[in-house]
Amino acid sequence: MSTEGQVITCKAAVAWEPNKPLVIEDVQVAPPQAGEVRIKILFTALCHTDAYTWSGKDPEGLFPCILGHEAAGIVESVGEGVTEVQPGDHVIPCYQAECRECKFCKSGKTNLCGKVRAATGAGVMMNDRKSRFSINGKPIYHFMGTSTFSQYTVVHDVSVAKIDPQAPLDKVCLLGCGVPTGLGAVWNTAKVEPGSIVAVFGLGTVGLAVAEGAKAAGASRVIGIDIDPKKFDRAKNFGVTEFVNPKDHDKPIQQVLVDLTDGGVDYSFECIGNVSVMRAALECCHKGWGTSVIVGVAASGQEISTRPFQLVTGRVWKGTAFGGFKSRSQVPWLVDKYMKKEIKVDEYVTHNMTLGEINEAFRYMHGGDCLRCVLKMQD
Ligand SMILES: NC(=O)C1=CN([C@@H]2O[C@H](COP(=O)(O)OP(=O)(O)OC[C@H]3O[C@@H](n4cnc5c(N)ncnc54)[C@H](O)[C@@H]3O)[C@@H](O)[C@H]2O)C=CC1
Ligand SMILES: N[C@@H](CCC(=O)N[C@@H](CSC=O)C(=O)NCC(=O)O)C(=O)O
Ligand SMILES: [Zn+2]
Ligand SMILES: [Zn+2]
Repeated sequence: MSTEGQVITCKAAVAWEPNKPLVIEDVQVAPPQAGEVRIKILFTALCHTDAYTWSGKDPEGLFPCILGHEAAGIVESVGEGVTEVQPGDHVIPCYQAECRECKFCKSGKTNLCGKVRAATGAGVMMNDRKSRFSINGKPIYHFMGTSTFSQYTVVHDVSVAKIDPQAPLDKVCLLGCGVPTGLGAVWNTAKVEPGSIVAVFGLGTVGLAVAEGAKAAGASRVIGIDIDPKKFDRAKNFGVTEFVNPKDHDKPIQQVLVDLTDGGVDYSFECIGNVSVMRAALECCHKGWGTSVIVGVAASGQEISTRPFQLVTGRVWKGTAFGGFKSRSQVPWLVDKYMKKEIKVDEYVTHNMTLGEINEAFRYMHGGDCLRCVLKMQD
């Protein structure tokens, strides 16, 4: 029976308040309006950014909300004027939109899109500035324009990438955030050249994807830095060639790296979200040309600092969102690369659970063994 045009009641994990356990609720999901797409979510992974907003440290965090932004599913119905996807298409929701019309999209200089960002930051849809989610009439906020911890979600059409229907959705859901972010930080933001020396701070999913991207770009050394020594064995399979644990050294970690690399690394990547480490990542770069890319998300109120002399003497400080990838255009390309075995995805999935187990899944995520935990969303 078609559900097109009807309110769908389904299960979703609702964050009622910061830091309180998510509650599986029956949620009403309104039909998509003009320019919107309703998606049946089949698989979603958890990302540290979900935990960050849930913690209450995100200045844009709104409650109650439905978190989740790394997922894959099938289009259930589309609103008026939607032409690029139709019911039955396999898709990945994209928290970073791509409208191809705004000044950001047309600049050729960034993957950030301005079309729906104000609405997604306010937890609503652009059309009427309202939520499509409610519980017995009480609105529940959207999150990052995706809200994938729900069996059905509504997104803007500029936030949907149509992908190869043969691709396994329980794996390619990861291409909605962490893996592209690391790969793209190397390929698009830093543009690492063959022979470069690369330092990766933090060997979680994002840091390992940086290592994978650096290896593919022909880096001669990929130095992994993590305070958890258990991370190194696994990291070797992703391209890390050397491991440094800051806890093993009395000197500041930037000095350790400068000494190890005849003056500093060519490129460094901060994949943790710690502002002290961001400083170290900049300061371990080589004088004259070293570039450091901030990938980690730091909490509200945190600020970065360094001596301006670090920049005067030629180091460059950059940041990246979704690895600089243009979402609707390039997520399908990443899926194709995965299908051709040119990039890893399966290797990042360490846990598989169900929507009902989501609180436990977050506990695993915070444990040292977990890279990505994928939730099966439908019964
Ligand atoms: N800019 C963007 O578009 C995106 C940013 N992110 C952010 O990237 C960051 C990393 O994400 P994941 O890899 O999933 O996280 P994760 O928590 O799995 O990995 C972080 C790693 O850093 C290590 N670590 C913690 N403190 C450290 C320290 N002081 N020195 C060295 N290592 C330390 C941990 O042991 C862990 O291995 C998060 O802040 C996340 O929110 C995630 C996706 C997209
Ligand atoms: N609301 C947060 C923003 C956190 C942030 O920087 N998000 C990243 C994606 S992190 C994915 O896991 C991003 O792409 N930012 C660009 C954007 O337009 O949001 C805060 O204010 O800290
Ligand atoms: Zn994420
Ligand atoms: Zn745009």
